[in-house]
Amino acid sequence: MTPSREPERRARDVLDPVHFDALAGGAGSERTLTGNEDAFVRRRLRPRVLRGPGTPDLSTHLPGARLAAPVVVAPTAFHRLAHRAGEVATGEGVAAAHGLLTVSMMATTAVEDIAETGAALWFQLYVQPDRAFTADVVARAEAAGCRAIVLTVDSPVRGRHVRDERHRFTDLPAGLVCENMRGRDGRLRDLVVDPDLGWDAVAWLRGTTSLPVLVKGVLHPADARLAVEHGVDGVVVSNHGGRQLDGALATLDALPAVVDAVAGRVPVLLDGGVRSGVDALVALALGADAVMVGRPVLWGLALSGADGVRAVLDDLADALAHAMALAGAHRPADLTPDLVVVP
Ligand SMILES: Cc1cc2nc3c(=O)[nH]c(=O)nc-3n(C[C@H](O)[C@H](O)[C@H](O)COP(=O)(O)O)c2cc1C
Ligand SMILES: O=C(O)C(=O)c1ccccc1
Repeated sequence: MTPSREPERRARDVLDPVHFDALAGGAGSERTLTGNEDAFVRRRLRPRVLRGPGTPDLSTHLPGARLAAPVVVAPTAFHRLAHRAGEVATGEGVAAAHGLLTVSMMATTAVEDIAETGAALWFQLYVQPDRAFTADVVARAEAAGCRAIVLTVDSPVRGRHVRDERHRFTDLPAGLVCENMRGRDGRLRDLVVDPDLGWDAVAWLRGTTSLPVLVKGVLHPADARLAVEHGVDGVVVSNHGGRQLDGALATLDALPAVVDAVAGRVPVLLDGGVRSGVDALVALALGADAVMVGRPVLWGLALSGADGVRAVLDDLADALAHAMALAGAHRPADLTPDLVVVP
């Protein structure tokens, strides 16, 4: 049983092959990319029975957001490579699903224009060596109504995306730019991934904004502990969808130790390889408070724009509720690690 490759295959049929690979690909041998999905496939459920009446209630509280289901759209760059309407269509789909969209700093649409869709938003940030510019970007996100900053911490250098190297894909097509990289002067900045970044960047960010701050890209429990000690409001267990350190362990395999280290002090989210309601259930049972989904949303966007995004999110929430009912769980809190086994 492998996850359905159908949405990805259909997206491949409609997208320019170079752009498809820019979205689908991972770093190096792509063993971490595939490993994320494989980790879910290895798990089996041990459901409870005769747990009484009641349809599942999936409502979940996260920093700045009350959600009907514990599913968040992960920050992904370049939505206009997937669909001409780009992040505006994504926002419309997320709004229709009453979901939560994490806007990428490398979005091909300005955060202000995405906010117009009415979708609940978080904003993903790469702290730049130019701290004044970084503070301006954060202020823009805050003014646009974003409810939290998601600080990506797994990218001291860029991952080596082999498919992009093969295609010599280095620049966005003419007409597409990263609109959130404009400074006050209107000039576009190049992204700098900063190998000098340390935990003081979290303290700096907390001094710059009153918004909640989550760190995204934690795999080691010692880093999870440090994150909580530095006052973050949430931790996202992520290996960047296998696009940074090739060979990094699957996020699902990293999750339990991080959950132990955080010990309930802040919410823990997980992304990477979540493709079904059952996958979401497994992550919640192993201690995640919510999951993030990246590529499936891009495939929905590529195939049907806003309607496709809405369908991906609605189907995932419905499938999670259905799987919970079959497993004898009424609320996410009923999902405990004993429900999951590796046979
Ligand atoms: C095309 C693409 C672009 C991405 N861009 C970003 C980004 O700008 N910032 C970031 O923090 N993560 C980025 N990510 C990583 C995602 O946030 C997320 O960690 C990953 O996609 C989750 O795995 P999944 O695609 O298997 O669901 C990107 C991922 C993809 C596939
Ligand atoms: O491709 C990515 O995963 C990503 O995070 C990114 C980083 C810089 C520019 C574009 C995308």
